[in-house]
Amino acid sequence: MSNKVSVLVAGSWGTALATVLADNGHQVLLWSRNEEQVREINEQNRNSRFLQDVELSPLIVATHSLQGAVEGADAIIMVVPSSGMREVASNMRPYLNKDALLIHATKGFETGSLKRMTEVIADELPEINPNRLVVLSGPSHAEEVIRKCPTTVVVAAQDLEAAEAAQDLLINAYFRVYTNPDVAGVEVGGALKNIIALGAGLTDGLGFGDNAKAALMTRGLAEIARLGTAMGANPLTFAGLAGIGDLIVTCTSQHSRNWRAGNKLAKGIPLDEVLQEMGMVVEGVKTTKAAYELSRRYDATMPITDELYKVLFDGKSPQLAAQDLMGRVRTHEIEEVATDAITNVLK
Ligand SMILES: NC(=O)C1=CN([C@@H]2O[C@H](COP(=O)(O)OP(=O)(O)OC[C@H]3O[C@@H](n4cnc5c(N)ncnc54)[C@H](O)[C@@H]3O)[C@@H](O)[C@H]2O)C=CC1
Ligand SMILES: O=C(CO)COP(=O)(O)O
Repeated sequence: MSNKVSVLVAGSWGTALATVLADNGHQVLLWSRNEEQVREINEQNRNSRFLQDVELSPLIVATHSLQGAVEGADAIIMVVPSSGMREVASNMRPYLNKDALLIHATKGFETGSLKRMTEVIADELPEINPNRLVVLSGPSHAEEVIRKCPTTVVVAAQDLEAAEAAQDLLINAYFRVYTNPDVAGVEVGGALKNIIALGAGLTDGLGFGDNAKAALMTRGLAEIARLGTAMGANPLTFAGLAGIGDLIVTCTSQHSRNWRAGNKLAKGIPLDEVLQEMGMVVEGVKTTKAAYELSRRYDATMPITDELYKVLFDGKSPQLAAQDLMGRVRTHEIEEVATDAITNVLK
């Protein structure tokens, strides 16, 4: 069991995960670069910008010092948005204990390099043992975890021991943690479902109906699995918590920032205004761009992603995007590549 446990940073998800750790009896250091937020957490046990009306455990102590949070920590959970992951990983390098268990819970790719988050972390922290790197993902809105609603997640690592150490740290009566060896699959599933959630918000906002949303989710999962498999993931991971599980919650929950952003876009609000109004990270926007580029790199057909890219960045109307998706060349539902991969896994 780890002694010093830290969470970077104090956004919605970082604060919820710190609460899970505190409920498991850990004293948690929660890092934020915002001094006012640090003061509010320490003096009032609140993080009102991200989680209103929630009283935090006194076991959570906020700090403004990255050195203080990282130095001597046995376990660190990184929950910085994907756009800040490289910077934070690089800044923590001088202080990091190279044997620390490093768990990240971020859902996205790095813009430009198109790298997964474990790849970005490994780039910036070459001294750490890659076996100690874990990704946490799955259907888990902060707003429900903080209220101790029953939640299931998955932790993936190359090394089962590291995944089990993360499982030990976080599992409790309301937060059930599964392990999986498929790091790429868990990261890709967690990132790509946000694209489909943006589309679901648009679909709902435009009144396209339940059939359309079911179609979007199902065919969305097909293209997530297509790109994920091409990137080396186990296709069965997409039938699990980091695939269909997270897709369901993000496309149907009122808590989803991606769904809400899509819903606002349907009202005709321009993308930059939508992002400003949200005030929290909407990973699906950058992920749509990254997946659009990855689909070309891996020669994976992703028609929904392509259309959403055109809606977000080329000014295409969502109505025309839906029309073009419906009018695509007729095709089979299940592709040979997917059935071959699943047959091989089941052998
Ligand atoms: N909110 C949720 O329910 C869940 C979120 N996630 C993922 O967790 C990640 C973080 O999301 P949230 O906590 O929801 O975001 P948030 O928008 O609630 O908070 C993000 C925090 O990160 C800080 N930040 C941004 N860039 C930074 C940098 N370079 N250095 C230091 N601090 C920085 C911001 O100031 C803010 O305090 C995302 O990848 C998201 O997809 C995953 C599961 C659930
Ligand atoms: O990943 C999430 C739930 O599992 C959070 O999704 P949003 O970022 O859309 O709120």
